[in-house]
Amino acid sequence: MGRRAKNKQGDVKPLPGSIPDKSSTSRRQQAKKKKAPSTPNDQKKFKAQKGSLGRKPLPAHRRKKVDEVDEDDSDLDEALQPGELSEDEEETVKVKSVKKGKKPASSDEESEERSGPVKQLEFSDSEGEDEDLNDDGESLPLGQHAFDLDEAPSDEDDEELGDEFDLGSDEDDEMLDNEFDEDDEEDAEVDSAFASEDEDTEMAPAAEEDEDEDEDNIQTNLEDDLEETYTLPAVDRGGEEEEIEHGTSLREVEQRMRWLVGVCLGKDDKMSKGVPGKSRSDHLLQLQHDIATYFGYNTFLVGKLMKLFPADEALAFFESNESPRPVTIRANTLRTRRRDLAQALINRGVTLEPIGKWSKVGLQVFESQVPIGATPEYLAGHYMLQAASSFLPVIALSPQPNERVLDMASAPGGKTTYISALLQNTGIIFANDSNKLRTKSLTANIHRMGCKNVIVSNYDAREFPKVIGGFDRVLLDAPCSGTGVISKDASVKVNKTERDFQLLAHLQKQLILCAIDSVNPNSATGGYVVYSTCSVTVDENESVVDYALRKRPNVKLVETGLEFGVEGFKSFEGKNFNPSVSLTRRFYPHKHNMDGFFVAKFKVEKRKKGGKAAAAAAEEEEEQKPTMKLNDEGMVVEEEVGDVSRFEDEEDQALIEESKRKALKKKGIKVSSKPVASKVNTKDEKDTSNGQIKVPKSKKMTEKRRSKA
Ligand SMILES: C[S@@+](CC[C@H](N)C(=O)[O-])C[C@H]1O[C@@H](n2cnc3c(N)ncnc32)[C@H](O)[C@@H]1O
Repeated sequence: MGRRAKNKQGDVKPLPGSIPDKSSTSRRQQAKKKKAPSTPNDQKKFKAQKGSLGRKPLPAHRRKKVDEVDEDDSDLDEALQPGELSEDEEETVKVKSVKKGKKPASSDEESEERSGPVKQLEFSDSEGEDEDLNDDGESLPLGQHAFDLDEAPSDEDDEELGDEFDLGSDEDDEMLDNEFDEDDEEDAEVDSAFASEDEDTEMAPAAEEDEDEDEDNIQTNLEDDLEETYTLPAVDRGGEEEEIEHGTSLREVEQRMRWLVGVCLGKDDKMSKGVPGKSRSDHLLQLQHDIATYFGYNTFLVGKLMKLFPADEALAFFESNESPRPVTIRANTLRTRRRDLAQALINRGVTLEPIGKWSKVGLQVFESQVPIGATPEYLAGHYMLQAASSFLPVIALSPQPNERVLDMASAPGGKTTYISALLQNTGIIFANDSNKLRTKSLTANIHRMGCKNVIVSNYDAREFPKVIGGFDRVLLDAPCSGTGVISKDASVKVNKTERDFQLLAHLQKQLILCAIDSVNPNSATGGYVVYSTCSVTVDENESVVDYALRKRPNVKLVETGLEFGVEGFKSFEGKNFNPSVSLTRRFYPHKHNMDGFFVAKFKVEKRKKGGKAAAAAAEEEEEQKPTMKLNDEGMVVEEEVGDVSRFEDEEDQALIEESKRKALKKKGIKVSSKPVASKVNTKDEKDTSNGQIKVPKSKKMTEKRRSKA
């Protein structure tokens, strides 16, 4: 039953465009009723949830620390999820509210009114287990269930499944009876929720963005802190990093952080002007340090991300990274219809509803009494566990039946299998990934989902179109820093340096040119490239797109067809991009309740004569920069300047020797001579399960490019 253990979801807000209809609300209410706490432990958790008073939770990594200060470090605190407060914290909040003259919450109803409905999901009984991955190969945050089984279930899994789906026991029969009694009612609900299923278009009208609402959601607590007097210790230290100033509690850092947001915005006359004699940039520097301290980032990354937003929105972005995004699945139209899938899962005790008008195949899972990654429907390939944001590049790509499509970096296949479904198993997809290990889960997913039009390959995508070209459409879902998915992989908070961003951007620029060159500009139906990342940095997005436009005069940006998301930056830090970059789309966790994502769509036209000179000039600048690649083991390898398409026999030989030596050592055979290459692969050098690249600070190596063989 281990798979059920972590089935817990924090922030279950609706996704953009989802219109809560009566039926879905009633399903959620039913689920809530069903989940009334029964065991003492459940009751404790339930109480903790109800105690959430709308105050922002401590970041996950800090909660324990503060609990220590609060003395009572109980089991309950360990069980807390983002958004919950421990009983101690609950008490503290109440006391503080009274002190500030606010009316304390006198009943559960009042608490709920202030915090919004409690939508915390508890998927079942707990047990520790290894890190889990979803269908995107992304690691799920601690405490969140791994729904995905990339590979066929092991014997152990079978046993587990046997347990879970053994309907022979009285208890199970009773449960089934109850559920089937409700079938008619649920059918009616499904019918209404899925009424629009048979519409022709993939995209329904735009998901409406309520900007005002977004602004309301940004909590700053500014007025509360007007009278407080603050100092700017980071400025006094000359901007040098320090864990946390001596004698300062995390609560104080939090309060100052919110006060600084007000000072930095400087919109409101009533707002404090800040510390006398200190500039706005001093206050921004302190804010950067406080955000880093409070949420556990390195200050470099906070500084980089802060530049994307006004201060209040920046804080909302960092806060949103502390809770998981909604669990979503994609119905596989090669095997089923969404309404049939929904009905089947509802019958198993899953609470779900359509993801939003913008997708006809997505379902948001609110609660489940069975492990979503191991239902018979899952194993039969009726759905993919897939983040909502991961639908977007495929919707933008909009592949048409019978086309030839290249998915350049495709493992573990969330997008490939979606493309295959949109092609209705016609045409052909070349699903490539440079990481051999990851192509295994890609292949497993392709088989599970019944995709018969896919060929898997294992090249460095920079070798396209030499490997094969002439595609109608190309998807480049590029390897990236993962700054959009920090809620899934918190290691990004501390393991990225400026150098990593430079190397990644360079790799992305190389890849995007290969993507463009792999397209057939004469394609009768297509001629498109979609570029996407799960990163929010401009270096990896608009800069890459702008470079491609400069480098390939035969391409232009076109509408993505995604009617929500915010426009890409037309300029950033004094650098102006091609104005058409506004056609690209950005997605943010705090705005869209999705992973941070970027999508751009290009139309590739025939090359004009004379275009080559401009292209060469733009390329020259880029070619002088060092490059990186991932080797077969997912290890980041920095290449030397000018070394991209050259290899030297002598050095290559040394590397071959080195690898032979390692292989012998693994077998326990002693090897005496020193390795030529300076590094061996270690755990933290592997790329993360979601394809983001971890570049360990001190462990980068320079290695000459290996033989293609
Ligand atoms: C964001 S993930 C792709 C996720 C995938 N598109 C999906 O939807 O399941 C990026 C992928 O790029 C791969 N990759 C990294 N460098 C590459 C390269 N030079 N050529 C091809 N693939 C590469 C990684 O192995 C990783 O699987």
